[in-house]
Amino acid sequence: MVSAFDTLLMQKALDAAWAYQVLTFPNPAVGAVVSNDQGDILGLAAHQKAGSAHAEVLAIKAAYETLTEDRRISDIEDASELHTFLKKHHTHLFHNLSLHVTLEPCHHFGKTPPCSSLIEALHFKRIVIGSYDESMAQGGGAYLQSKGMEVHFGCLKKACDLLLSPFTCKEKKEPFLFFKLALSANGVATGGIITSLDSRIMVHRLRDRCDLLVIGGNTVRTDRPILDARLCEGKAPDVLIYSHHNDFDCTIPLFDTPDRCVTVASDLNHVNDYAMVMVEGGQGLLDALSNEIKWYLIFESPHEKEGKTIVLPTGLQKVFSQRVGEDTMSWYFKHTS
Ligand SMILES: NC(=O)C1=CN([C@@H]2O[C@H](COP(=O)(O)OP(=O)(O)OC[C@H]3O[C@@H](n4cnc5c(N)ncnc54)[C@H](OP(=O)(O)O)[C@@H]3O)[C@@H](O)[C@H]2O)C=CC1
Ligand SMILES: Nc1c(N[C@@H]2O[C@H](COP(=O)(O)O)[C@@H](O)[C@H]2O)[nH]c(=O)[nH]c1=O
Repeated sequence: MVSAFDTLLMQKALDAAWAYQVLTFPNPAVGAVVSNDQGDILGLAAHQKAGSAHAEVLAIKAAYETLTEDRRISDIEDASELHTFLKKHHTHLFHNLSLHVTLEPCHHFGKTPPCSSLIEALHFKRIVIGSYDESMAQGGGAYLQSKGMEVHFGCLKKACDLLLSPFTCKEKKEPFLFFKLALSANGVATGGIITSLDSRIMVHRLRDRCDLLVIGGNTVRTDRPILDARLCEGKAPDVLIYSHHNDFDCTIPLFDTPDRCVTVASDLNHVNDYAMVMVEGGQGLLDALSNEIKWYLIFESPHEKEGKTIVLPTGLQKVFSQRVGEDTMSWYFKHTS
């Protein structure tokens, strides 16, 4: 049985994971919570970057720090070392605890060891899972059940499946497209810098994880952008300029960025050659692509600006919001009837 309290804990795991949406790509964004029977949260964490420790391992690490005075674990970041340390030093601390995780624990050796094997060794009392893993790492839930552990699937499944969308697209070999928009407090998207440096660093971290950036022709002519990830010293994505024209001024900085391919096209076919695609544009691009794009990431400044108020697509449902410096960053999903 999944209780109301399980959904509350799963929501905490979801919120932790959303903060790293896209940043974990090509891995999924995942969140996890370790709690006791009294409902105290002992560890809460999210997967942060492909190749680094999974959410379960970080939540277990945090719980170990809460429950013991052993600080040797605090300096360990490497996933394999964390698995080894916890398997050796858990001293049955986790037998009466629950683990809530938005995605079924992995059951294979990838860049890190299988979470299923760590969870089995620690022998949690209950494991509550949101989404099934349908990738090559699947099977962790069934494996833990086969070892006699209490496992529940499908807690807040719809919300966990939405969180998993980029990964699901990757598994289906479809691109994940999202429209990023920076807005002033009164909804203006034009006229130079709108959001804070913190937000722009976040946008650059996202660009670093994207392999393609789509930009409208008018923005290229107006802004003469670079569209790289210099604020986080990341890699610049390839660029698709969506335009009716093919006569762009080649001195515009985006053409001069090393290791990047720039394409100009009046259709989006090129997008299908990529996995993670961010679209940056103003009202024209928003309107032109509103039938193609389901995901919107909006950075909103607390300051007003002069200009025309943007008209957003209809049917946007906010799924997550957090502060980034003085701004608010929100993910929206567009429901189609
Ligand atoms: N706040 C933010 O996050 C952002 C703000 N901006 C701002 O937005 C403003 C520009 O917005 P906007 O005028 O909407 O321009 P955009 O470049 O964002 O989008 C419109 C352009 O897209 C191209 N386009 C639209 N429909 C089609 C189609 N069916 N086929 C091919 N190409 C198409 C056209 O390019 P063409 O004319 O070349 O044919 C058109 O000019 C600028 O001030 C810029 O600074 C831009 C990006 C992000
Ligand atoms: N002004 C604005 C954004 N604008 C976007 O950034 C582009 C410029 O990128 P670059 O040339 O690399 O600095 C610009 O053309 C538009 O797509 N983005 C934001 O997060 N916040 C902002 O305030």
